[in-house]
Amino acid sequence: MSVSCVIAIAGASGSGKSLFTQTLIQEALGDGLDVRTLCEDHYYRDQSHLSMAQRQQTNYDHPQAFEHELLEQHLHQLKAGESIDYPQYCFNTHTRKPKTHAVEPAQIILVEGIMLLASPELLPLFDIKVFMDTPPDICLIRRIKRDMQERGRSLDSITEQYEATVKPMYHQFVEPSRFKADVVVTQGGENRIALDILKSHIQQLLNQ
Ligand SMILES: Nc1ncnc2c1ncn2[C@@H]1O[C@H](COP(=O)(O)OP(=O)(O)O)[C@@H](O)[C@H]1O
Ligand SMILES: Nc1ccn([C@@H]2O[C@H](COP(=O)(O)O)[C@@H](O)[C@H]2O)c(=O)n1
Repeated sequence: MSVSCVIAIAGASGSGKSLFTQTLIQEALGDGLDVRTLCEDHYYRDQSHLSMAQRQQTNYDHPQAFEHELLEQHLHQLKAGESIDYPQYCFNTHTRKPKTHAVEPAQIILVEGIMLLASPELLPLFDIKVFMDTPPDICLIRRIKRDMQERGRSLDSITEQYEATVKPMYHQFVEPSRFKADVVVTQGGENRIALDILKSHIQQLLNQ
């Protein structure tokens, strides 16, 4: 099956991209649609050649931290009806895992990530561009909880990284990219009206 619709869900770390994407997937699957998801995080460049101290000093909030050329190639492949070898990333070690996952083409591909709309080479590949507009203090609170529970981080390391890179890069790259979006979603991952508007537009694109 060839892809008919590629949707980008962008926004700050902790803005609710993953929750919004998961909700959209569940509802699209419930409607009988064929959906796959890609996470930009899995395209972080491998850091296995660096020491752990160097990995911890890396700026992960700059577009160059991602192998966007591989994501671009994968989106072209999926659009052409070819399957891809989807990389897998480990936040605890800051490295790519040795194994990839096969991802088959589908009617709908949802891609979520912080820099998707800040990367001009990716923009033409998206049929719908969404930006999650969540206040920075809420994003930070969510990130602290998630990074301590799921990404093996200490409170000190989270706050240091936030001051050093996450906050300045958000203002330099992420926040200005909201103006590239077709749809700006406030109130986070559970915005019912935004979900319904997107589902309706996806149906229109698939029926064209
Ligand atoms: N509307 C919400 N209300 C409460 N918690 C939320 C909401 N949206 C997301 N979260 C939680 O905040 C954390 C970060 O959300 P997530 O969707 O992973 O953000 P992102 O993918 O943008 O980094 C997760 O633990 C998630 O469950
Ligand atoms: N090794 C890494 C790689 C990335 N990060 C942080 O992840 C954030 C993006 O992921 P979200 O799921 O939160 O959107 C980004 O802000 C990076 O700072 C990291 O801490 N370590």
